[in-house]
Amino acid sequence: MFLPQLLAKTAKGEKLVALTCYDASFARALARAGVDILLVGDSLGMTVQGHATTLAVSLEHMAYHTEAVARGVAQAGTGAFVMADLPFGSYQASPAQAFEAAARLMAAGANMVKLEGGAVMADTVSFLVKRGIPVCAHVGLLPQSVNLTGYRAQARDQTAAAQLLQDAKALETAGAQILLMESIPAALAAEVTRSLAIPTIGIGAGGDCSGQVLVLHDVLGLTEQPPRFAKNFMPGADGIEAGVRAYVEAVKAGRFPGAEHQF
Ligand SMILES: Nc1nc(=O)c2c([nH]1)NC[C@@H]1CN(c3ccc(C(=O)N[C@@H](CCC(=O)O)C(=O)O)cc3)CN21
Ligand SMILES: CC(C)C(=O)C(=O)O
Ligand SMILES: [Mg+2]
Repeated sequence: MFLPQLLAKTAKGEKLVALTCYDASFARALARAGVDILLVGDSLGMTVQGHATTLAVSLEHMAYHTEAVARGVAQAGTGAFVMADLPFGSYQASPAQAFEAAARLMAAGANMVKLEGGAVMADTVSFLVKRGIPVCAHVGLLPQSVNLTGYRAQARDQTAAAQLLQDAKALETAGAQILLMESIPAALAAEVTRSLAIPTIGIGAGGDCSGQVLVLHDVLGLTEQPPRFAKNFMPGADGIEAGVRAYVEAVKAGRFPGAEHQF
């Protein structure tokens, strides 16, 4: 699916549902369950590779999983949007470095790339978008900066909240077509969503974003110590596709996230 089709859904007021996905079999199941965006997340470093962080994931790893997911989506025949994370070290050095890495993921079958960072990444976002690559910018908790911040909720004081709002506006101005916000107060995510024209996708950012994303393994109940904002949708579901469909329906109906999943 191309970006205009995806944006048409949110323009109609429909909540966007995203879920991470790392292989062809799950891509088929998720596409059939009605997930709008399959995120080939660098969280695969944790969920698939078993690392404690996402930092060791390489561009070649990301390309390999993106190719598999793109094949699965094609097999499903239902049309889903494939977003792929630019991994740590593949884009921060310069816009030119980011373009080379992003082009590799687009050739692998991604429809959009995602990168972590605020206003500091605005020049890179603009460089990519002007050259034909849609960009989702990721703010708030940045897992690739875990050595600086730990896995803690972000923007919890007024100064940091004002900075995040400025970052969001700078990224939109630079041409980012989607903003992803991770682990920030729900009220701040709501304010950012109201302040931007582009859709927002939240994880641990409350229910007033334009859409939601979770990590597949958390939804399937496979994570030993899942983040507080995650939810296992398998209890009561008759199999994996049904569990994923329960997540899709809960987001579309505004039933997920609940108060217990936000800051
Ligand atoms: N399975 C999984 N789920 C995720 O949501 C996820 C990943 N992996 N890997 C990439 C990033 C890393 N993320 C994380 C990882 C851990 C916490 C976590 O343990 N949070 C604690 C609070 C920690 C603290 O405040 O010190 C929590 O209880 O939510 C949060 C987000 C989100 N992403
Ligand atoms: C947690 C989500 C947003 C992500 O970036 C990933 O799965 O890598
Ligand atoms: Mg990621």
